[in-house]
Amino acid sequence: MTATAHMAGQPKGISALGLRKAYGEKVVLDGVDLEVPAGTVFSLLGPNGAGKTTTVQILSTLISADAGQAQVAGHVLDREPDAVRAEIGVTGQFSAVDNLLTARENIILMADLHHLPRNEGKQRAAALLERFDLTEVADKPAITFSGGMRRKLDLAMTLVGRPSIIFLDEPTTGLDPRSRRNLWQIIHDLVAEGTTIFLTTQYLEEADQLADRIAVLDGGKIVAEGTAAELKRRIPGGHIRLQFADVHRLDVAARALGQALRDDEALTLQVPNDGSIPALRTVLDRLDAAQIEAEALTVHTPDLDDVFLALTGNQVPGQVSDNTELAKESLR
Ligand SMILES: Nc1ncnc2c1ncn2[C@@H]1O[C@H](COP(=O)(O)OP(=O)(O)OP(=O)(O)O)[C@@H](O)[C@H]1O
Repeated sequence: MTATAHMAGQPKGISALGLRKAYGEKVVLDGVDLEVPAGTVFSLLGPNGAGKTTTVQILSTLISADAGQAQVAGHVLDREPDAVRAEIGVTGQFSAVDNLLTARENIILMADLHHLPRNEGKQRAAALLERFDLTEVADKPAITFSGGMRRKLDLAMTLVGRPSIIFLDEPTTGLDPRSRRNLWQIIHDLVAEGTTIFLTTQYLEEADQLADRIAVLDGGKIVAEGTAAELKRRIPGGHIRLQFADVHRLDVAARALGQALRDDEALTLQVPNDGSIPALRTVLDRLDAAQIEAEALTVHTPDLDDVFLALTGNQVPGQVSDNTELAKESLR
């Protein structure tokens, strides 16, 4: 089936079939299929170098694919690139903000690039500055802005052309938690207005919070796709972690509990467990029968970090996880 046929009768989302891209010998995308219904948030996850930015660059017409087809906003990508460009906005890892211009001037410059009449450009700039809480600093040069303010300005500039589809390539990388949550709220608001969002992120919590559907890219292919809940269900990585006072107690508990991942230094056992009350009771009953008490007990239910680890074999970006072995074991 072609991307065109696949999209027949559907409004303006994103659809791609068999996208391939290589740089010399290096195959970056090896047949990527994507389907993003209009008005939804789609998140592309993958380890560093997986090809997320390359995918965004192809779908936003910045580079062309070696093979495959795609439709963006109802237009065939390689036949109508100008029509695609008129419908989309892109904010990348490298901001389009001109440091020497003020926030207002940056937005008005964008309005000029969209050929908006001067007055309309000014009005739209004022409205966007207000919306992004930048009115107070509107006439200060962007060089004086924090990372969070710069991201907001970048997104405001993207919105000048009223795009129906926005590509956000790692929009919150490097932002503090408060600025990140502010941007999440802005993204929620955009989706509520009907905008389609294609998001790449290193933060799995971000995908969990924002995305209707998530795809995991690894080795040039989509290795899993679904809602956050569907992906989590694929990974039975739940466990409880028990800590003991000394090695003797750890020994006895390990014998009593059978299948467990043991850490002699931390004096802990990780026992596969779905976190339900009957399952917890079974573990505690076994410890009681062995007359051993745990010092501490924590329950861990699978999250997107586990999914990422298990599917890509890569460490979760920016985080050290102790679940690698269990997550991998649970997939075997
Ligand atoms: N212009 C180019 N020439 C040669 N190789 C390239 C070029 N652009 C990207 N690559 C390679 O393609 C691969 C995918 O890069 P890409 O930037 O798409 O990954 P990514 O998933 O966005 O990574 P990150 O999370 O680190 O941003 C990398 O190995 C990169 O080195």
